[in-house]
Amino acid sequence: MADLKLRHVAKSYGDVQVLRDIDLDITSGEFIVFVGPSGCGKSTLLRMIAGLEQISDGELQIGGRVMNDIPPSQRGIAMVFQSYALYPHMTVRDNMAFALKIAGQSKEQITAATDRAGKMLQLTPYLDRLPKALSGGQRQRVAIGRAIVRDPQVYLFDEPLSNLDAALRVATRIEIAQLKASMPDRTMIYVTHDQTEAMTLADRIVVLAGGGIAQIGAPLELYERPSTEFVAQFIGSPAMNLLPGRVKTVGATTLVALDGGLEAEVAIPTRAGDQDMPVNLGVRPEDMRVTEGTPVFESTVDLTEALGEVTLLYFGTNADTVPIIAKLPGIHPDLKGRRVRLTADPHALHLFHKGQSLLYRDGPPPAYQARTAAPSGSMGSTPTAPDERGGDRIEEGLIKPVGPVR
Ligand SMILES: Nc1ncnc2c1ncn2[C@@H]1O[C@H](COP(=O)(O)OP(=O)(O)OP(=O)(O)O)[C@@H](O)[C@H]1O
Repeated sequence: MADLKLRHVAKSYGDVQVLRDIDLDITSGEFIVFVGPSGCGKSTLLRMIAGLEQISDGELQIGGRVMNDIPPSQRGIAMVFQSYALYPHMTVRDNMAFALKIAGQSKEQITAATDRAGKMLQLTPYLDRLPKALSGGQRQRVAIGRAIVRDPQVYLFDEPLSNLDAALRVATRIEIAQLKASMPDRTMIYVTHDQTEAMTLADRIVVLAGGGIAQIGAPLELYERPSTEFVAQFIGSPAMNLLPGRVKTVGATTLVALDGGLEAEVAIPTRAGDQDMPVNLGVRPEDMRVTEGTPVFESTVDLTEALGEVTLLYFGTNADTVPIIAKLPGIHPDLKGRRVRLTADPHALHLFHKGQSLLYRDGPPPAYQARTAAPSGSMGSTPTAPDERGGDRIEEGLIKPVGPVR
């Protein structure tokens, strides 16, 4: 079994606390991705799981066994680093075989294991080559092969693709996904800065920030139901726009009076006590569309960026505040300098207690479900499904921050 439990895990370097109170349950066979801003402790957490860093406080269990003081070699894990760290004077096969030789395995066992790994990673034609005669992507595959030959229960990846160019990154990412599919009972934990890797590889993403876990969830759950403004702006690119305003009308849907005079109808229920509450309306650039009707945002386009399939429109680039960005399908260079009116489906809008947390009320289902169920522009029926994961965050009748990002 390769399930992991982290209980109140903390890490300090001297007086500096890098991670605190990390509680995390990882099920056997899960693909977990750690993301978060630079320096938030992603690699440190991974290295503590690997046994390369001492755990300052709390407990780590792997397969039901406390691992805090167990050396890395006895944890049933293998780690793949950003730098492939291959031995330059050894062939691909010898690089992969090295740990098995040290472990005293027989020649037959080693040949079988390296043949198998070579086949899984399409390295068979290169087994007798030296690393210098391989591409970056092939070298990283050898590094992964070195992990595979040991047949660990848990694979740890620390930004394995960040040294590769864009095309190789995509190809190797797909190989890692296929590798995982071929080993459904093996657990993988993966650190990355790359949103696409996180969104496509993960069963669940763990967002780390400020020394703790900001949110854990399936990729689309984080995208559709971020629990704080931080997560809302961290997941998704370009980041979610936040438009300040106040709750104007409460009810099954909420009317928000935005600063500057516009209004937005949001498919999130509010109660009498929420009246006049300061809020931020969250709207993703890709959810905005040009309208002739009532806009939630209206301004002059400062800049356009045509990316081929989409055009990014920038507003307020000269202001002190963060620019507002809209992402429209197609090519629209003609919009530069024009005043445009933008709206968004009420089900696609997010509402945050100003500063931090999402206003969930009676636990609307993920917005993507509501959006696919409701015709565009229609408010549909008010969703009432219970929120399984964030249930403890729902405060009946009150708009309450869920607390600071831990
Ligand atoms: N050996 C060390 N001594 C002191 N501080 C350290 C040590 N190793 C890491 N840190 C600090 O711990 C914090 C977390 O580092 P870590 O490398 O885990 O972050 P990260 O999220 O992986 O960052 P990045 O995304 O930039 O790789 C950083 O502030 C770093 O400076």
